[in-house]
Amino acid sequence: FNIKLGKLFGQHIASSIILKAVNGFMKNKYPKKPLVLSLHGSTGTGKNFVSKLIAENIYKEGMESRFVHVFTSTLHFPHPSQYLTYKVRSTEKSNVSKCERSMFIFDEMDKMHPDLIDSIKPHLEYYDKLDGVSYRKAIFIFLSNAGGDSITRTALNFWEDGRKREEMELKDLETMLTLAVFNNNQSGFFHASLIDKNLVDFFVPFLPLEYSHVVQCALAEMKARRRKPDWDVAVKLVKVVKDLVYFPKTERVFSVKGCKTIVSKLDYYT
Ligand SMILES: Nc1ncnc2c1ncn2[C@@H]1O[C@H](COP(=O)(O)OP(=O)(O)OP(=O)(O)O)[C@@H](O)[C@H]1O
Repeated sequence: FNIKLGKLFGQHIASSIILKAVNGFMKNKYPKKPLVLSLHGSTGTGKNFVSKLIAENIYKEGMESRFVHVFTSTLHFPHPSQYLTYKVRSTEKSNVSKCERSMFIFDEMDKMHPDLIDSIKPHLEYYDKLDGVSYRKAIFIFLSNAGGDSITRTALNFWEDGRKREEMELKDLETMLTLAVFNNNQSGFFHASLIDKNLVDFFVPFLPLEYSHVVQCALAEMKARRRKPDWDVAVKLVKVVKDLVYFPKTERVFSVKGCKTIVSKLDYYT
């Protein structure tokens, strides 16, 4: 098993952590606990996208596989209740007993209710079996914007100091990221003591995307639509990418919404 993340642009730190973590985990026949990745970063930087890539690497049907489960805080759990907690458990259980290599993606983790996170917690620990089901080979992915601002600030500082983006290392972001996640009192994530108990294996930072990455995203999208990049399309594409909002205002280095709006804008222009 060798995971490929070639389609993920501009995320050298996230790519290298995820490659090592997932490859190592998939090669291990007897993992002691599930793999738990917590992905952080501002909007449109590739957190959902990389989850999809991981799923495509593991399952033939990718995100459509019945072993991939996506939970969105607002969609699945608008109100905390015992019933919902029970439901998550039963869905997890029935699916994991069929395939040990299941994948659970929790979107907007920072908006999840603490009770709910508490109910996931036992699944992440070192139990051999919980209710007769082993979760040790499952992969849990948490997505959130928590810490996104601090990641952006670090990237901006790097740029202001004239340093290359690629020189940025995990250690440049780690402390800031943990602090931001810990100090975010509003996020259920913080209350859930997932962090105190070291249940999360990797905190993965997603950097703000630059102009050149948005161009890459636009080209990838055109390719996916099997559009030949003719002159007309190229001119429009440059306009669409240029028209996005960037910061700092004058230098226009980072795209405010990453690659998020580029896809819908292409619909409109091309
Ligand atoms: N780093 C990237 N490399 C390649 N494509 C990207 C990248 N980031 C975003 N995209 C493209 O933009 C779309 C939106 O990004 P995605 O949904 O992954 O953002 P996100 O980080 O999960 O944002 P949010 O926090 O708002 O959920 C993706 O489907 C993908 O097409």
